[in-house]
Amino acid sequence: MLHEFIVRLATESVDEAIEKLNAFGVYNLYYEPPIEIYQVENGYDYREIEQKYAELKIYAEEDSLPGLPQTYFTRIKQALNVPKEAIRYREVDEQQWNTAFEDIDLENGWVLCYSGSEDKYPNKQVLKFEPQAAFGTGLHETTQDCLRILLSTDLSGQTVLDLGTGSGVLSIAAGLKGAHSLTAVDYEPVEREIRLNAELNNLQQPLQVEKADLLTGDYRIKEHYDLIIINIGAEETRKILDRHLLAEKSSTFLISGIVEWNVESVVADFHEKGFFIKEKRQANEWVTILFEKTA
Ligand SMILES: C[S@@+](CC[C@H](N)C(=O)[O-])C[C@H]1O[C@@H](n2cnc3c(N)ncnc32)[C@H](O)[C@@H]1O
Repeated sequence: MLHEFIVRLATESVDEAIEKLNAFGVYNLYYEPPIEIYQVENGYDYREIEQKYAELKIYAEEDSLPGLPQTYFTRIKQALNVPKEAIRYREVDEQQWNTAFEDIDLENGWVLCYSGSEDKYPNKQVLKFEPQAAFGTGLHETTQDCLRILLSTDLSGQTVLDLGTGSGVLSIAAGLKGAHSLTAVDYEPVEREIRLNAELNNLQQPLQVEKADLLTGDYRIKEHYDLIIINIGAEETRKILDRHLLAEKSSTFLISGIVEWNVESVVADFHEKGFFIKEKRQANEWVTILFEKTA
């Protein structure tokens, strides 16, 4: 059984609310902005629907804390400074809730396992994962195709930079493939989620999580990495590459979040910078490409 709390907030205050709740020891947070699909020239794209209010969902497992649900009521009230009436509460059947996430066989010898039942896969390797609030639960095509490529690549001893890390699932995959160190960057407050899943997978290598906007402000990527991952989108990728002079900072890029009608321009950009396509995957309209620098 799970305890579910729902708080209605002004949409622009969701990020701040997540940070405050984390500071009060309230973690399992879910916020899914509604999206609308719209037609573009050669297919479909999507955008978040602008809404004044958002519903932030918070879950606590039975027996995870003494005194539930009252303990969480108090923490949520204090963290967000809202009256008790602003918090909706109900008990949820864990089995039913879990069915939103079914384990995914990535068909490369790896399973993305939400169920905690890795014993079901004696002949596979398992990336254990507890979805939280950040993008990167594993349900999106781009995450899955990045995982297919990463988990089929030996990254022993490599330094990996994961831009737009979200849940950190790609960094964790890189860690499981032997990366020497991991740096994960996002402008959302994702560190706690990433560390939770890194621990679940018993990752031992250094993992640095940085909260920064890659497109505005003073943050700059200075070091060189063996592999840079960007799953954000075509336009953002181009801007991030230029702003941080990334083509000089790695000879391998895993790029995703590219819708098929933008692929040509992204590939042209990488060609111009001296990269060729090592591997390309597509799921629905989403394209994922591994680029390597020409020798
Ligand atoms: C499509 S999700 C990818 C998440 C995860 N890497 C995966 O592959 O599933 C893109 C992520 O990039 C982050 N992001 C988007 N624009 C950003 C920016 N300008 N600076 C930092 N992070 C950004 C978002 O918060 C989101 O977590």
